[in-house]
Amino acid sequence: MAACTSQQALISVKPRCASASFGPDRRAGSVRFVSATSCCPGSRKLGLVCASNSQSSVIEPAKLPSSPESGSNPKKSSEAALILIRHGESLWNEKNLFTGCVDVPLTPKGVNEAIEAGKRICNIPVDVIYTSSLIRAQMTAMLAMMQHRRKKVPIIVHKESERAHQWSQVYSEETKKQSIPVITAWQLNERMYGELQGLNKQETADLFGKEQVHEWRRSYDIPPPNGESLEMCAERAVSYFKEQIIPQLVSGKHVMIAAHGNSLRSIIMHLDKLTSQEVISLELSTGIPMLYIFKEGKFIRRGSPAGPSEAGVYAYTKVRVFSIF
Ligand SMILES: O=C(O)[C@H](O)COP(=O)(O)O
Repeated sequence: MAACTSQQALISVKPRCASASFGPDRRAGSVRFVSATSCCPGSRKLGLVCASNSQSSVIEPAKLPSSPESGSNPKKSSEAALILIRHGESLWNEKNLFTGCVDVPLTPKGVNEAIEAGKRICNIPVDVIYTSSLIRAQMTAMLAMMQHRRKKVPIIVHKESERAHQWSQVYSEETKKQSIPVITAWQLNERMYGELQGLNKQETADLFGKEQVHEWRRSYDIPPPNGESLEMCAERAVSYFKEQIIPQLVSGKHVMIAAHGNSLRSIIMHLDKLTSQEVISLELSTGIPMLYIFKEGKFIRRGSPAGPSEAGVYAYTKVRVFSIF
């Protein structure tokens, strides 16, 4: 995908399918996100499948600020963008190891996925970024933002101590306007995988059985040995989302969250009102952004900007996947 250069973005949706992916349609200096794939026949080969409760309303365009200055304040718009990105491939994804809260970095492929994710969202405004406390999510957020057309500088907010807070102050309002705060929160960390952390997924399936391992990985309320179930992960991730992130959206700020397969599954479960049965088949690929529009207190799922073109790549699918990968 080409680098981001457009001056304006319009976010639109085709009435037939709110879960479609959107590809940029550049014309006359603007970018319109139009459906590149849909949940209609033919989309399954791309791994995108609509949730039963997907919405299909046409919404008004969300315009980017026309100048850097005007983009520095919270928008008065009645709608705000929410971008969710699972981190790019990590070194332990590559080795097929259970990772959980072990803090491993991205692979070169993961770095590239983060850059590609950034290109997909380069025209969507971002006022504040949330990431987990884990480096793979933080790398993904930073690399993605390097692609953004506004070229603002993402800056990690340090509040772990009074000194850290004080020593990281910025004393120029102009420089602050050209910055995006990056808030790190352990609550957005990957689900703690307990005694599975560091084990090979295939070997664990061979040892305990494929069904058992699938239950540990995808069931809602069954935790892996001494680890967190998705329900336990949701208790902290969704609470944080409600308490810290929704108020930002309500105030008109556009938010990006770079996090993890399971912390994002729990948030998507909340946003899309999935049942504990439905969430079993919810899978997220690494490095594929998902866009929601927050409008009048509701979240409208817009799919993945500039949809994936390779089979087996998905931002969101409800196809049940049994294979260990
Ligand atoms: O923690 C891990 O191992 C992965 O990031 C997510 O693993 P899962 O697909 O087994 O939930």
